[in-house]
Amino acid sequence: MNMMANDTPRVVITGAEVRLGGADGVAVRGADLSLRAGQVTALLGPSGAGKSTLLRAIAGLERLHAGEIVSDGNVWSGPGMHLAPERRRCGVVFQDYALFPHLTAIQNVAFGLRHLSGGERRQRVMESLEAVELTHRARAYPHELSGGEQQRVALARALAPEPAVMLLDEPFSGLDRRLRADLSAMTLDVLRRSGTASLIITHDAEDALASADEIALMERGSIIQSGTPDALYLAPASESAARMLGDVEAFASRVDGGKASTPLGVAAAPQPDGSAVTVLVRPEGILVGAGGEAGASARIVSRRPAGPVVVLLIALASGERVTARAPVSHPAQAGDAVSLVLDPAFVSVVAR
Ligand SMILES: Nc1ncnc2c1ncn2[C@@H]1O[C@H](COP(=O)(O)OP(=O)(O)OP(=O)(O)O)[C@@H](O)[C@H]1O
Repeated sequence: MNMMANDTPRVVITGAEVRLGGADGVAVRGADLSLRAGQVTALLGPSGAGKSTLLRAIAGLERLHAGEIVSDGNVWSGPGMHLAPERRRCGVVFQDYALFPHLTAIQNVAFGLRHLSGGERRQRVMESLEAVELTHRARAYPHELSGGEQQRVALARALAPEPAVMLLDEPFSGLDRRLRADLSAMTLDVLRRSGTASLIITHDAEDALASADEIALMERGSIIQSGTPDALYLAPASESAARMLGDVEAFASRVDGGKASTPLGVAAAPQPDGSAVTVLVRPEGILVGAGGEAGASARIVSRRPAGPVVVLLIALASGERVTARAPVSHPAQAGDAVSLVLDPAFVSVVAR
């Protein structure tokens, strides 16, 4: 089970299109995505973006109308080609566990291993249950297991056949917050160690930023940006990509002499002069200094502590309001006059 992670994608999705009927009928349109061995990719996007449909297409539960899905050089879906789901090296974990109620944990995990000899099968089952720390509950039936334990059995069952890709559709959303955090950390660890390429649908941007190796952002059927959490947080490709990962201030501007100006100062802009752009600023990129220092004059409206940081609502001279995030030790209080400057590391300029 311990294949090493490497940079060769195990699954490559190119120009995938899925039509389902309904409003305009296209649930996935021209989606491109690569999934790598030993890496967890979080698929994030608003409701109806096409996340579940894309997962179902990779699993072979939906047909592609255009584009292709290739795994380790084998075409799974493509023009005139649709490999049956059971012939894809693809494990799936859904929100509702979908364990067989009349089978024990061992029997559930063994279900997908009927092609192996008895000895090999037993060994693989125990290895899989061990990976999810459930050997002590191996003989229990699903109704005797907690929600979190059932989800771990579902994970072990999906991993046991050593799939090339693991697909997880909001696997933790039915669980309470603390359990979710624990199970999420364990699941990601197990997935990475298994060497499989994993794609996990989540609604939780903070969780994706903290735990995934890559994030893919989906909107209206397309992957609008993918990359490492840092790259996506710091260099979003568009305003909507930026908003999917957290708070951002957006200022409409026009490029002049390689720069775009905002009420908080200017930002370097790679676009040609005259281009209409949006300057995106993360709350950490608004540096709040004492009044009278260099920068844009402003006043603190409110100060709200949030653990290690403090959230400052600030009114600019124009009356516009922005939100800054600073370490909780920051001295600014409501009513203080302050000066604002931009930290370029948290600023990006995108086409409008
Ligand atoms: N069986 C179906 N028939 C027709 N249209 C469908 C069907 N299933 C989904 N759709 C539509 O396809 C689009 C994508 O749906 P999908 O479930 O893939 O989105 P999602 O991003 O997973 O959303 P959510 O986060 O709410 O689960 C939506 O517009 C949805 O209404």
